[in-house]
Amino acid sequence: MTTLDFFEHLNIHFNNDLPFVAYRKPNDGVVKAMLQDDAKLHYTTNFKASGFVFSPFQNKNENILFPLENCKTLKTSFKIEDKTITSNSAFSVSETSKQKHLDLVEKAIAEINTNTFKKVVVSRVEAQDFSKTETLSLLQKLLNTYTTAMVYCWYHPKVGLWLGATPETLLKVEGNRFLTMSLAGTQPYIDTEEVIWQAKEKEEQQLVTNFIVDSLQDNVNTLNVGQTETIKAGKLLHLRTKISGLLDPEKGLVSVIKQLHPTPAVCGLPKQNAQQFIINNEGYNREFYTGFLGEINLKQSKTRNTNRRNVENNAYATVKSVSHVFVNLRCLQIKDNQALIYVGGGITKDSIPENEWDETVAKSKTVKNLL
Ligand SMILES: C=C(O[C@@H]1C=C(C(=O)O)C=C[C@H]1O)C(=O)O
Repeated sequence: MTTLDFFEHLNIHFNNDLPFVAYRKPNDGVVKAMLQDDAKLHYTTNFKASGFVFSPFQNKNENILFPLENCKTLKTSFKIEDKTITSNSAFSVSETSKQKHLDLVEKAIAEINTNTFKKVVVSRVEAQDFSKTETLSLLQKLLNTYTTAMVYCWYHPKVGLWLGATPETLLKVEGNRFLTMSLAGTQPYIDTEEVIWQAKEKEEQQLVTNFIVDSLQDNVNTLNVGQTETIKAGKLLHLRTKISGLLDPEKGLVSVIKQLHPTPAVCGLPKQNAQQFIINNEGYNREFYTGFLGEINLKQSKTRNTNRRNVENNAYATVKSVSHVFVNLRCLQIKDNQALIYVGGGITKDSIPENEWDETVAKSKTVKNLL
């Protein structure tokens, strides 16, 4: 299907007020869409169905599913047109929202000093005028700009309209193999990825790695921890460690997702205390920000030998079940003619409130630059 036809179909579906998701996975040339044929709300609790899941930060049982069997699927190879980020103007930030965030960070540090938790991720939401009619054009801008991210636009008339370009995989599963990552620590990208990380960022990211290893150890068959590396996400750099291994087929996808989500990359450590602090103090509902989204249990067939004459080998074609879910970051919600932009950062005992504010400002530019 041509890209023009793809967006034409999407536009008609959107104008008919029906649920859909359009997305491109990191470094993929193909944009896909699932168009649900009616406005019903489907959920999954056991993650056994095939489709696209969209889950909130809280409320573990409200995982919205676009079931594959109720969807028309579309695909197009997307040609990137213009990768330059057009940084439009200096953004005005309200002094009150800055003070509110500084206070929140101070409070989080005070709580860390009483040992309620070691790390907490605090966030805020910023609003900017935005017309819903610009949605698909914003999706195209995100696709053009963030080729290494999971870029998506998700809509359900009963739930809302969200877009984003997230750098963070929560869990990828192919057959029995899984991959997850510890992603934390942030600094601006200024022409080079060869940077020095401070102890605060290293420690903050190590906490995430340790949490992932501890929570998966008894739930998977093998576990490998990769090297920690610097990765670029838009105009930001993060520390990332890949963690991979083999799932326990008895336990499957659901137990691993339940163990991981929400990781200390977006919530804190220990999880319950940090989550309670967030709910009591952030002063707004995160909804799907820092939740997760992506394909679950899609069938992928792979032939070992693509040589057509080798009929015998082709008999060994295998069908694998593939899932890839991402943490919902660098995202926005479109509601009442406004874009609500969600941003946060990890707080530890060594955090400096002013720097934490700057970090959220830098993160907000990922989507704000395109509005
Ligand atoms: C919470 C966000 O990002 C997370 C927090 C990070 C940090 O604290 O350094 C880095 C990457 C993400 O895991 C966000 O982008 O809103």
